[in-house]
Amino acid sequence: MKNFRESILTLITETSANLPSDVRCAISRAIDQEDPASQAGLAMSTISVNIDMAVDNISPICQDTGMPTFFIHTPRGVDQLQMKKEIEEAIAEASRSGKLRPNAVDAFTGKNSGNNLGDHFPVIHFEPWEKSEIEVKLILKGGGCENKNIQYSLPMEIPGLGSASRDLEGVRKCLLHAVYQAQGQGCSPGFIGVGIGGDRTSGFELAKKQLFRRIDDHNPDSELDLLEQDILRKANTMEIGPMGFGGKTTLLGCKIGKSHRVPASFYVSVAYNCWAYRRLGVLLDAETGSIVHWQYRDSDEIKRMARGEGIPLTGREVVLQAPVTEEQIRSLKVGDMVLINGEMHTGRDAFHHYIMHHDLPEHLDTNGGVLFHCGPVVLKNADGSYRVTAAGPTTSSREEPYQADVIKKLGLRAIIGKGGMGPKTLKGLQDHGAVYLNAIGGAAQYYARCIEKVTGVDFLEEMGVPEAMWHLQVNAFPAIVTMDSHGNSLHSRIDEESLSRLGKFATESH
Ligand SMILES: O=C(O)C[C@H](O)C(=O)O
Ligand code: SF4
Repeated sequence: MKNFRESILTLITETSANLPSDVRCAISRAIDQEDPASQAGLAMSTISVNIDMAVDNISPICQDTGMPTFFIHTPRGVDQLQMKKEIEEAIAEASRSGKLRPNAVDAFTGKNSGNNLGDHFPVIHFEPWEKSEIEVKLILKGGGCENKNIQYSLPMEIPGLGSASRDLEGVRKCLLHAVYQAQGQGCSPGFIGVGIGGDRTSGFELAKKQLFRRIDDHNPDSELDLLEQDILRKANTMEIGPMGFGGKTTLLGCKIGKSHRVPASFYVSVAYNCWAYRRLGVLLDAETGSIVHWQYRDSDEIKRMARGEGIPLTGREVVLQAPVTEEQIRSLKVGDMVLINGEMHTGRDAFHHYIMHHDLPEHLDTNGGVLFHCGPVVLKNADGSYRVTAAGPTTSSREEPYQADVIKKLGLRAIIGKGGMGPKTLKGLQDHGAVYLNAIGGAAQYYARCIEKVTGVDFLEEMGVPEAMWHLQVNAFPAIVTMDSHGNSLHSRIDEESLSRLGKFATESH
């Protein structure tokens, strides 16, 4: 199979950079549903521009290219060991060329292997079949939405919905709660794959496999088909909206499978996927390894997603020049849109953990600074300098235990992330005069374009590319104030409102 490795590299590149036809269709409907002048509309237009940019740049739609997971069907007689080896080579090559972010880190030390290879990384499932071609399906599902996966064990009490029994109503409650608990943190509008039954492991596997169904298909089981449609309709009445900003579209697809279970267990397993729903498949000639057919790619697909040029600015945006003054920060309110110029620093999980116990390197001054929760894709230029090729925000809530202290210690004035933070950070913003700014999750191409220059990097060796502290010079980097220095948080408001809407389904039979 002389072309197998090359075909896999093409599949990886295409999956990372070019969303499937059915996903494009679903997102397109969501764009049309939101008021372009609202925050939800702004999120959707940023998403649409980003999707087009990723295709044009042949670069990752989102900087988090996830844990590459392959499902492969092979005819009799193919050499699976050789296939595995060549898949690993293709993965390493895609990591070198920036189609994948180096994402494999040691479970304990966090040491990045640098090439997306590691213990059980990537995930490859082989299964035999009777057909003569090889089928390779790939999903690149990022960590933020993976963290929003959830498993219920019935019977149980579900927050906001009361008791859920081992029946259809109980399952319905689990699924509505699963969407509610993700809020905007898994980069809504999202999709859910659901596994009913099985055991804890096979339930999640079944859920993830549902994500390989086309969004526009119909479940052959009529009861499950009705349930899928009902969840989709009800979830969208919760008004969590794109990125959790409030709005009409929260969920774009719900696919449910069921397995037999043992009498003692009744699991409902939910795999949440962000809007950056990157999964594709190919059929390969088993002799040559060449691609003979693309799956999830329709000839009449929507090629361009953006409705206009760039994202619509109103002229009312507040320009923040870093370092920022406390006075300017205190004047900002939830809902304001800002454009940031000057220097910002990236910092995420490893950085927050480190800085709680250590000081910054002496050459750095972060007073009045902007910290971006981001693990970018970065490539090295021939002259030794770096360029950022994908850089969207990461889920901020993981830094909740540290953020208020880090703001104080480093003299920060603005945190950029996504999904919002909790009460401790909100108080920290009040006490120290800082704001939380929400960027649009997954819009990695869009934000990379705002980065004019990488001015330096710290902790690269120890923490690896995504976790290092990158120093960036940015121009007109847009973000929305969602937590201000006066105790207001859009996130807690949307959470409360959506919880009360969720509660309406507590007693209602469908
Ligand atoms: O790791 C990342 O870059 C982001 C992650 O997928 C997230 O959603 O938080
Ligand atoms: S940042 Fe958002 S869009 Fe990207 S992988 Fe994470 S959840 Fe998905």
